[in-house]
Amino acid sequence: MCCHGYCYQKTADWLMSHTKHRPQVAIICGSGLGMLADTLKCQDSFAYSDIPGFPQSTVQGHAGRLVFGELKGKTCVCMQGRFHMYEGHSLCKTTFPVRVFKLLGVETLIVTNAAGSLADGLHRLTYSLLSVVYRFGPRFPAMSGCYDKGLRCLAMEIAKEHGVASLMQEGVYAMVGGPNFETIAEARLLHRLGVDAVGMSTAPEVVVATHCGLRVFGLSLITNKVVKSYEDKDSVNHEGVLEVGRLRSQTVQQLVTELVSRMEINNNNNTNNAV
Ligand SMILES: O=P(O)(O)O[C@@H]1C[C@H](O)[C@@H](CO)O1
Ligand code: HPA
Repeated sequence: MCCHGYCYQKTADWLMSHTKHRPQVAIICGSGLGMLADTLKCQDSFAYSDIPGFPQSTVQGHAGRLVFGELKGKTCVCMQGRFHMYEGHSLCKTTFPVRVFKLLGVETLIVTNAAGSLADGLHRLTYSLLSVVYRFGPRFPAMSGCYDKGLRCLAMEIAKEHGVASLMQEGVYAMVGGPNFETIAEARLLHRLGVDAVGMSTAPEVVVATHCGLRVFGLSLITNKVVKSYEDKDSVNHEGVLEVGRLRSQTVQQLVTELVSRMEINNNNNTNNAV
């Protein structure tokens, strides 16, 4: 199965011949959250530019490395940098790694992102829990339960234990095309539609992961308030988003590490055996 001439299986085979790790969990690190990957033990890491078929990351704050290693006894693969459609990648390139992960035997995908807050109660520095190919899954996949309930409950439990429950909220994340931040009219529209947090990624990866049967957990770090009033002189920029990512990376790291440590894994190693 291929995407614009790049074959998922070729990339998966290359990776399996360059690392002994067989990951159960994949983690996609959002803007400013790549430090998560640095905590993996016994690392093997590869620049995206060295991996056959892998797209390239062009955004500041996305290092462009795939890191394999152990996290609390579970084998993980971390993307230090993701692909956004606004970088000019097609949908299928944006989500290319997710299908490669499936072929590597991954069962669970954790997606993180930086997002702006539209909900009046969601303040800066809070976290929001988010809630075509036959070989990989059905032609018309259902998305109604795409964020795993068990993992959402576990994450909430962990937040309580760490004393950060008040910072953790469930909400609706919407992806916009970017790379521009929203106009006030757009922000008001999204808010009226019931959106709590807005970003420029994640939705394609989650759709593809759900399509190929991965269990998905999503975490948005709220890095800024989205301006909804013409009187409000605040404005958002990417440097500010990265700065909040750096400030909160420790807490995000702790939450994700604990989640990985406590999640159950089925160990249906389906390496090379996607259905
Ligand atoms: O990769 P994520 O979704 O975390 O990145 C967000 C959206 C834009 O790429 C960027 C804006 O600052 O951060
Ligand atoms: N809008 C869209 N994407 C974002 C934002 C935002 O306010 N903050 C971080 N990524």
